[in-house]
Amino acid sequence: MLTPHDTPETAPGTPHSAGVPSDGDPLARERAHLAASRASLRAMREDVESLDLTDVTANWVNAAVLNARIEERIDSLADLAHTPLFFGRLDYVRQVAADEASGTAEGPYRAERFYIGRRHVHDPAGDPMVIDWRAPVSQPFYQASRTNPLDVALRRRFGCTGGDITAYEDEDLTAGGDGGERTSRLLQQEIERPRVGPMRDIVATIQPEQDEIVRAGLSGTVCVQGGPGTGKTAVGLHRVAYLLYAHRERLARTGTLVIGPNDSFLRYIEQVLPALGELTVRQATVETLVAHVPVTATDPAPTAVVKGDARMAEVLRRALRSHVGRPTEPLVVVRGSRRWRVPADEITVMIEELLARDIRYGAAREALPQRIAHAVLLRMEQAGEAPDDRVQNTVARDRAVKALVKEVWPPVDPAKLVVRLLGDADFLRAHSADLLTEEERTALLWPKPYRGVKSARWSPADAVLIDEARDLVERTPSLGHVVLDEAQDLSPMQYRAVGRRCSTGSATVLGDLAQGTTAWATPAWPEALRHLGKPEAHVEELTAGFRVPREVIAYASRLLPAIAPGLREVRSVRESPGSLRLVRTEPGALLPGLVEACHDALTHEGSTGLLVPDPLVEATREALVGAGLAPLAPGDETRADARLTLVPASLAKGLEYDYVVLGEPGGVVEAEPTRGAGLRRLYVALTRAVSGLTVVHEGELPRELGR
Ligand SMILES: Nc1ncnc2c1ncn2[C@@H]1O[C@H](COP(=O)(O)OP(=O)(O)OP(=O)(O)O)[C@@H](O)[C@H]1O
Repeated sequence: MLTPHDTPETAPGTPHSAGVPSDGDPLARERAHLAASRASLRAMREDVESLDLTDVTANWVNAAVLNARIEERIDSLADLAHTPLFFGRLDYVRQVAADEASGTAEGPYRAERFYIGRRHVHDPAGDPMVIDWRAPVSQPFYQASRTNPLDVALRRRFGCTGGDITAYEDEDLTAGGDGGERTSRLLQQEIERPRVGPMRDIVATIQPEQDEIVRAGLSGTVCVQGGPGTGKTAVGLHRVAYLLYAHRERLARTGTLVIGPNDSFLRYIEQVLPALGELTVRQATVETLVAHVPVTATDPAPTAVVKGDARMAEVLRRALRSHVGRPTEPLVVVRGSRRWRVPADEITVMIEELLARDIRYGAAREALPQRIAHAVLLRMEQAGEAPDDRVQNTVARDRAVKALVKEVWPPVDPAKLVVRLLGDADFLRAHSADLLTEEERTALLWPKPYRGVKSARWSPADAVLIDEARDLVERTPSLGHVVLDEAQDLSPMQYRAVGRRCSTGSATVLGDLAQGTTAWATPAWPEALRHLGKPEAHVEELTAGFRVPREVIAYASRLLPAIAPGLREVRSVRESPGSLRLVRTEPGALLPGLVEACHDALTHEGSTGLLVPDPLVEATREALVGAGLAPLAPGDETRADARLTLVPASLAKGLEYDYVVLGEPGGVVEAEPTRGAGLRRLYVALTRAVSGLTVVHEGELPRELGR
């Protein structure tokens, strides 16, 4: 029951132009509300700007803090010229007085009405003119349907051009019925708009199944399995914005973090949260989180698999605890003319107790001197002295006590521990005898041991081992909420590294098992969630695809039986017939074929991505430059005059382009160490296109794609 209305007249000066309400023209009334809302927002901003703090702050520190808050508030009240302040309206079934004057028992009434937008705006009297999309009152905008109208009589969606409202579309939810819901035309337009520039927010068109994930409570961890283009990244980012709204104070204290697969991806998504008014969310890759040493080496896949295996956590734990010794001599503490003895056995019991409590190595190391001092204190009391707490602290700092603790519970440098494990075969075997096979140990050991932390050539997986060792020594601080995107590519040890950064908070885990391209990719979500330390998390599935046209997703899905037999094909919401083209070139003519396909793609509006196997990137770049088509690099912002990006297949994950030219699919598969990983990489590459995909190949297509 959608009733679209385009702008009847938009020329300035006509009876229906913005700001000139006319009773018969609902669009003009909506524009008038927009103009009034803008004026109110300006007034809200001016109110804050005119605050005079001279009398209220006692000192300059307070004044500086308050001023910073005020600046923040002023920024958050900025009006964005290119987006209207609201994108939707809800008319509830319940009635309210039409206006103050006539709001008598008999007076005219109208449906209670809310405008939904990116931020809250109120009029000078404090009455809401626009409600934040995250407020509970806004939720029916995303959830109400004809089968379950949630007291909503009418849902209106606005179309806009620049900062102006140019169309609206109504849904009468009182009509009842058994569904029959159709995709909104404004949603279709939003999905089909050309993708120039970085990723944009989707607040105006969040779908019900997405909304449920966005608004899930802060206390639980949610895991979202969804095929390409189902909106996982979008949902994850909107969820952070929602959580910051609903739990601002708590999250401001504890912090939030979005983790993505690489820097180009982070650059692609970095503007979504600021556009939603959220400027404080940190973004990082797992590599930057664990960057305790410079990474200059790469491991062969079998080695990286063992280093990323969760058993390594136990190997590290044992190796660390092996540093704890037992005293062989009694401890003697001299105070004044008296000597106090604590027998070795008694100290051994204290050490065993601390080990059994399983507290951090560093914390236990700090607790031991206090325990020893307590034992000395007891002896003093038995001898008739009356020592107080200060005496206990002094004894704990006594030279003899310190020396003993250093010997039996020595400080351990986490990176040195890893140097020893990877360089000393006997040490490694001693702590992994029943955990790893001989073959796995051989894979772990450096061919030639390094002498120290500085001289070692560290790999990404080594940095994760060091991170684990650091956490065994000292607890890693936890954030309030972490969003983990493209999670399927993480090793168990990487999940643990992320998990300790949200150990007392929660996480949103986003991924697609069919897009796992690492040799250690996640086989199943429950296992991954266990490594993350959140075994109780719910796994939700997103099935509607908003990016890839039907024909293209059907072609890519031919790979599913080989790469993820349990997963369903994405249900594309977009028809776009004629969106897939396969072109086989003459032998030796791949590069000219790619250039020609790019020229074709660029005749369309929007961005073009040329995806090629990594080994072909340089030759392809030369061919493009030679043809006058100098390309951008992945993550660079596309502009109207630079719309072609050359993307190595290994960096395509998470990105999208209006038109994609994919070169040599067989080469994409072969560039990976295993066929499984290669086919999944190809699946990623085949699912980046919004409007059209041209596959150009010189060699055979992988047999899994069929004929
Ligand atoms: N409800 C929606 N309304 C409009 N556009 C949407 C909606 N949901 C997703 N999209 C758009 O669909 C595209 C794909 O979304 P997104 O990148 O979040 O998908 P994804 O599941 O993370 O994909 P991938 O698995 O390939 O990384 C984006 O352009 C996004 O803005």
